[in-house]
Amino acid sequence: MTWSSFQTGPFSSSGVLGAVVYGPRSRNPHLDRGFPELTVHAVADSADAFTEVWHTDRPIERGTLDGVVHAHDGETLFCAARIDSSDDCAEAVRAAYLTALGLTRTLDHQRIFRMWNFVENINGTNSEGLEVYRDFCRGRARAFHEFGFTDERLPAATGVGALGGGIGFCLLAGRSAHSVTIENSRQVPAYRYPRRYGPSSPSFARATHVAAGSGASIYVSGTASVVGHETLHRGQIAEQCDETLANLEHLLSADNLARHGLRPGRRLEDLRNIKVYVRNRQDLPAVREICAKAFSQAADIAFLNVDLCRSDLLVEIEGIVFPGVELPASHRVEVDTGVNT
Ligand SMILES: C=C(O[C@@H]1C=C(C(=O)O)C=C[C@H]1O)C(=O)O
Repeated sequence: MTWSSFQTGPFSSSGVLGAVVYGPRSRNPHLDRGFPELTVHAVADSADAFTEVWHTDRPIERGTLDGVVHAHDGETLFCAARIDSSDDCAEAVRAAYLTALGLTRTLDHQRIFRMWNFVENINGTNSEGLEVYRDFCRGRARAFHEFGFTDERLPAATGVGALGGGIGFCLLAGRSAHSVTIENSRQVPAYRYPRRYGPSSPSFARATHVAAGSGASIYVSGTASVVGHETLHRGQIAEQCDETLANLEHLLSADNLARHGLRPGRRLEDLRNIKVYVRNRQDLPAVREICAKAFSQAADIAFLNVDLCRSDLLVEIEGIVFPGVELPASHRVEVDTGVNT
């Protein structure tokens, strides 16, 4: 079983499958502390830095291939890579993704269920005048396509800005655990966004449901104020927060999960290890207040002031439902193995 925690101070390296440091500068991925570590330039001030640590209770094997650091425990694989800043990133993204995808095959952990991408200058333009995020999407889509991924197999993901350091990305993949990709019936699947959002649609699912022991984890992608495929509430932070929460609530609802043969429904209060990405620093207090009301007090919530994949998006939220989150009696429906037989 794999789980994560947010750490703001030193932590033991024992049982660590991988770590992502949200720090004041970026660093090439490395194994210096005995586990794969990706350092993303995501905070301006080192006082705001934190690390998301992925833990396992099983023995771990670690390595590096072409700059991609990795570790697996025979059940879950963590990989991380960084691409240097450049005017045109599509080809470098394609190549780095192909290396990482190749590793999932070589190491026989091919069920990629979660990815994170941190893109410097995400709303800037490349040498052809194409937005950097759209250029990134082009390279990523090519890699998935060349690797034979169908849209329905795409992982849950986050694609947000970074303050520097090119593009950092990491993934989690399972060896044998049953996983199901989840879409949100309030939203058009991102891989079917119309062409006006870029030459290649973003390659991700809204969430993935991964069987784990006697329960299941739900990995929820970065979610924003997008309904259908349109951004709603331009320039209005409170409204974008509320729409984002409505999207998350619906994604996890019994009704939406049942469309994928999954049960029971979950609630916002079940989300843990929440990350909230906020474009404008001055919006942070309002967003913090809304999130404190919406989520459980038992959830760690990290706030990052970074740009987002569309210049009209002001806020984006992701989280994880881990197995064993205590559900109220009305939601406790038998044991949910996540396997829909
Ligand atoms: C917010 C959206 O997309 C963002 C971009 C993603 C990506 O490109 O991997 C994944 C989720 C979000 O971080 C959206 O399209 O609704």
